[in-house]
Amino acid sequence: MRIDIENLSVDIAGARLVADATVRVGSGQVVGLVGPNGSGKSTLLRCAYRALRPSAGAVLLGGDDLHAMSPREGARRLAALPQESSSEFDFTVSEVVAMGRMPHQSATGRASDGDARACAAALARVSAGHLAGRGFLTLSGGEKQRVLIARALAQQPRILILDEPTNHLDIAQQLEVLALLRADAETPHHGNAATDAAAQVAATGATEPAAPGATEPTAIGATEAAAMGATRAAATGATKATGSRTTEAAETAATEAAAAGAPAGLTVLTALHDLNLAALHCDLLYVIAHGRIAASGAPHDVLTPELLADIFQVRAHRVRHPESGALQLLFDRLPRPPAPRASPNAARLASTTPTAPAAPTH
Ligand SMILES: Nc1ncnc2c1ncn2[C@@H]1O[C@H](COP(=O)(O)OP(=O)(O)OP(=O)(O)O)[C@@H](O)[C@H]1O
Repeated sequence: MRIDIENLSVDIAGARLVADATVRVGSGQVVGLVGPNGSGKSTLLRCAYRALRPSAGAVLLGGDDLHAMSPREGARRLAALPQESSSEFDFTVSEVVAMGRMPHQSATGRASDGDARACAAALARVSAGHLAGRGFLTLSGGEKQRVLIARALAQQPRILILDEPTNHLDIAQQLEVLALLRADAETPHHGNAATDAAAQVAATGATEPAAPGATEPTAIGATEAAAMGATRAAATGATKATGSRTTEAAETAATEAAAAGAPAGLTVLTALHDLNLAALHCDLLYVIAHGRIAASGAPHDVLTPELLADIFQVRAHRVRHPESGALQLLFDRLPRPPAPRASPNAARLASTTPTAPAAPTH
């Protein structure tokens, strides 16, 4: 199922944090959102998983407006891993992962054997099965992150949005998690019994109250959206250029699979700080700077030395991985431009400007 973020703007406290951003992710694509600190990645993603209502624009899941559909319906299609999780409750790991099944359960919230199997499988996929009985609060940062990824996987979403999924993970775990997302994107979705049963459950609309301000109700029993959809998608995966640096060369295998009638896999939109991981694992990248999409396209086309100097203020060298040939980047600090020299007038003024009297010393 594709997700289209169309002309999205976010205004908070009189400041425009995201401006007219369009991000399109085709079914079964892995798309990265990259940008400097404070550029608007999390704000954009929070709108995409319904933690924040945009000031303008729309988020479409399979063509349907996320912010117009019931929270339960949205939660069946899309799951999210926020950057900061509010799941700091004193639950066991099993209970945290089981929260991911809530959108598929009846109003009584009774877990089925299928739910238990989905949770166990999700924990196993992030190598965290041994943590099942542990208290969530006793885990290390990396262990918590893996458990929260397991919770998102247990939801068996069609679309997964992740805000810095590699936070706290060591390099091996980072590679594991991104490979896992890639594998799910390439695995056709066929639904399952739990999904089909859940689709029969009447939408009870059990939501959390919206926080004052911009926050909307998200999913059932958790502040982050949990999601699932039951329909197969066959989408175009089209991604439009947004500037001179952009390309449409990355109309990917998902497009061909869709055209061939094959059901697409998981659709992934993820913020990533590590540009090498982004280059290795993403079909497409969107670059955001000052709340605006500055470039988009295939990693090789987007991650140019010029863009990296302009947007990230680093000097980048592009090299090839000696075995795989994949694009990798080596970085140096870009020398800061010299501070502007004070004019002679300013110096003269400074020398004649009376200074404050010195504080008395005792
Ligand atoms: N609720 C808010 N009120 C005021 N300013 C906000 C709010 N939320 C975010 N901002 C500001 O909006 C800008 C974008 O924040 P955002 O968290 O989206 O950036 P980011 O690209 O995810 O950054 P990072 O890479 O550091 O996580 C920042 O300057 C941030 O301080």
